[in-house]
Amino acid sequence: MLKVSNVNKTIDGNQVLENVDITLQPGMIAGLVGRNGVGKSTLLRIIAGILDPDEGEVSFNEIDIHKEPEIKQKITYVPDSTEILKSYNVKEIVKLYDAIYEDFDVMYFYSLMDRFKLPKNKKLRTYSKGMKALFLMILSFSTKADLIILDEPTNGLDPIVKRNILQFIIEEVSERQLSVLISSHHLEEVEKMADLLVMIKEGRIESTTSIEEAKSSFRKVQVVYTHSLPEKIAHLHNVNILSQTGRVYTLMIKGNIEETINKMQQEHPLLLEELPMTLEDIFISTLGGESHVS
Ligand SMILES: Nc1ncnc2c1ncn2[C@@H]1O[C@H](COP(=O)(O)OP(=O)(O)OP(=O)(O)O)[C@@H](O)[C@H]1O
Repeated sequence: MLKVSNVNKTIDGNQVLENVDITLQPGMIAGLVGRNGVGKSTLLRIIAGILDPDEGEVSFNEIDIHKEPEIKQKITYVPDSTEILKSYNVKEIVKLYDAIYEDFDVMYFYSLMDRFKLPKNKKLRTYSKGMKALFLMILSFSTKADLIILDEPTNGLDPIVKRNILQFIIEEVSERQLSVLISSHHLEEVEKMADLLVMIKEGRIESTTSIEEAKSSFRKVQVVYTHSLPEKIAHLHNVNILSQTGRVYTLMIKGNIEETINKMQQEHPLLLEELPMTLEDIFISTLGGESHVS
């Protein structure tokens, strides 16, 4: 189990992370989402043991990863860039990983290279972006680590490579109860694969819930009134405007859903209907900030 407790980090006088707590059980995939620059990569690097926290602790299977670095054998981190490996060929990289990770499974690695049809006798710099991303994924899962940390694993990939990578991650997690922590701006992917949704806002954890829980605490509705949105509705603190076209408002309601819908009904709308909701709606409503009604 991964446990991040009260982690704080300041970089160049800027507090990047504040009192961060996350718990991730084996067999679970957590999606870490948040706007650009809120501290996701910094947090992942701290969890991977590349950066030290100023305060707080990261433990895996109850071992503090910054005090007992041997536990890092059980953790792999896939950065969002392959820069450092680019002048090596596949064999050299495998040799390096095999030397670092006790449980690195060379046979498994090559079986995955075959499965995903990646050329084995080339330098990484000759790979396309998609091939590099797949390669890193294969490399990290071949370490047989119990915690895999992926920073933007599908950035810039075509939909087929993307689907292959996601399918592969889900298979691995279901086969051997490992934990995966993924940072992603691709919310539809997070929605499809993550058990746990961790939203981060300005360096603080805004919420940690299952996707279902997150969805059940919101309702997306479209309303039309004779004139503009009535003040009584516009001033509700749990209502955000997602969009407005003329008199047609698309709203997100957070909490007190039935009570809020009753209030909307009391203002005699010409139309009030529920709309299907995506994680993107929740993201914009929770982390967007600009369009609060009041
Ligand atoms: N090495 C560094 N030196 C100075 N500032 C840094 C460094 N690393 C991160 N920061 C700052 O910390 C903050 C968080 O950066 P981080 O890369 O963790 O955010 P992020 O959520 O991963 O962003 P994105 O979604 O854009 O990748 C930013 O303000 C960034 O400028």
